[in-house]
Amino acid sequence: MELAERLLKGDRRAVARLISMVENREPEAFEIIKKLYSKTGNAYVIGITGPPGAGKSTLTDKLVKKLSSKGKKIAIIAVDPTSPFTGGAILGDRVRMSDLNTNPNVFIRSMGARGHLGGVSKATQGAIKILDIYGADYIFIETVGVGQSEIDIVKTCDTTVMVMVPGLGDDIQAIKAGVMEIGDVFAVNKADRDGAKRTAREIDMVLDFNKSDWRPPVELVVAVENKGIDELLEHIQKHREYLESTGKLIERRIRNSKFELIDLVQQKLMSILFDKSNKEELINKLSKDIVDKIIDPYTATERIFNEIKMD
Ligand SMILES: Nc1nc2c(ncn2[C@@H]2O[C@H](COP(=O)(O)OP(=O)(O)OP(=O)(O)O)[C@@H](O)[C@H]2O)c(=O)[nH]1
Repeated sequence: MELAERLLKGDRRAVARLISMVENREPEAFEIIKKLYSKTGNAYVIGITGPPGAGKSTLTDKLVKKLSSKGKKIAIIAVDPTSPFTGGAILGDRVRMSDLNTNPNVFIRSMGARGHLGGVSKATQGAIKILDIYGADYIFIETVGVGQSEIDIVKTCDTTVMVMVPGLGDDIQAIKAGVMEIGDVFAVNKADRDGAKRTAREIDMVLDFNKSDWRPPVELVVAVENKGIDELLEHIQKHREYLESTGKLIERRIRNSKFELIDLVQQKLMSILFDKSNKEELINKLSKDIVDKIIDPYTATERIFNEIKMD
């Protein structure tokens, strides 16, 4: 049976295969996505983000267990922008040990930073489409670390959950505004530890500056004890209802599509420059000419663009 057909039938091995093909930028995968694109749009994409060790995996595990017990079909993509590995390598024992792994309603996949130039987020966007066509009701994107690549990945999500931990409080003021702004729902995990309430209060104080009509809720959670999970799911559901009832979900998805489109065009331009017609030689020559003052960088840029236009 063809891959496309297998994907439509919900064959998980076809899903895994297609995601690998997207990571390797194999054209056949994109042909399949193009053909089946009209079947996307049903999955709700939830980003789980926060500093390393905050308990994102544990929390995702609990949230997913709850949702899958309600009969939902779920996919988890764990993205590690710092890892060159993919296909299960980075999650290692953590995922292998999770009993979600044997749950037929849950598909788990890890993705590393294969490729270059922000390859992570683009492969993730492809993977999301495949999982959407596959029929996932929810797709969880779990990212590691706080940085640009994490913010990029959040651009693929409908609702983003920021996971914090007690003790971080002192640093919250120092956390860049941009990072606080990406959270739609905040979880203070490890609330079994001292200082959780204080951390929650400090997050609240920062959020008071938020001018949007959605005020992100801050929930105390103890993921290892399954505490606060129902409440967190409720907040996510409320955020979804808010987005849907105000038309902001469409707005957000348009914004995300715009980021994706610009990324793809950029990628295409880069491939024109470096892959296909080998403009690298020209670039190397012009770089030397710039230093030798034979040409200035602005004219050199125009020269490169003119060459591309002629191709
Ligand atoms: N005390 C306490 N420990 C927790 C809680 N939730 C998770 N942990 C522990 O924190 C550690 C890190 O949890 P993970 O779920 O791996 O954290 P993570 O954010 O996914 O980690 P990275 O993927 O490395 O960023 C583990 O040892 C968990 O058992 C909690 O609610 N309370």
